Amino acid sequence: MSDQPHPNDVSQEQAEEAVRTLLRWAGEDPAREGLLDTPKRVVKAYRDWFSGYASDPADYLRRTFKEVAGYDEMVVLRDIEFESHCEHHMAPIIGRAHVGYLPTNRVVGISKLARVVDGFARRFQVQEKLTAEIAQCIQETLQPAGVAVVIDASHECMTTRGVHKRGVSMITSQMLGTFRDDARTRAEFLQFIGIHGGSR
Ligand SMILES: Nc1nc2c(ncn2[C@@H]2O[C@H](COP(=O)(O)OP(=O)(O)OP(=O)(O)O)[C@@H](O)[C@H]2O)c(=O)[nH]1
Ligand SMILES: [Zn+2]
Repeated sequence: MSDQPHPNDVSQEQAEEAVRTLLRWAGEDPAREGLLDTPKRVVKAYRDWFSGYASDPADYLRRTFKEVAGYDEMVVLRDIEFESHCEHHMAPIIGRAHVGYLPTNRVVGISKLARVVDGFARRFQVQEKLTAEIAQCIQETLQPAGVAVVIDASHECMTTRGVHKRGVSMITSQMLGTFRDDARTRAEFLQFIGIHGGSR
């Protein structure tokens, strides 16, 4: 499933020094007054953006509710906004995830699905891997009849640099179980999230 976080033996001071090195490389003087606190701020920001390595997203799904007797239809959480970073350029990936699952006898608190998205998004990612990791985590932990994940995101590595194409978004999907095997279930999910026949 997810990559195991690599043991972190880098100190705060070493991380700040790396930022000073980049500032020098860019032609700046890290001792300039306006930049004095920048390494500390950058490391703090990175702690936030890459906080996913400190969590196992499966843990968010351990608390489930059985008191939903009679409910055996699809649950969909759509438009879960997230921020991630691409592992090629460390540039932001900004987008929305849509997550659906077909509970068997247990449901999970809906905020936990959004926490799973963030747990994987706050790592260095490629969108295909992010999509698959979210789906597999839910499938393995909750063992529902199926899971569907669609992600619609824009990659700043291709909007603010490189090929410079603004307005382009990338759509990926991972369908497991009934969502993969049954076209009607998949179509219902896509209709719920507003993707049907190509228009939103
Ligand atoms: N499939 C996929 N590609 C991605 C993702 N994020 C970034 N990329 C692409 O990864 C590729 C890396 O290509 P390289 O040629 O090694 O890097 P580069 O020279 O910076 O490429 P350009 O972005 O074209 O300037 C680029 O085509 C990016 O658009 C992602 O989530 N999924
Ligand atoms: Zn990139």
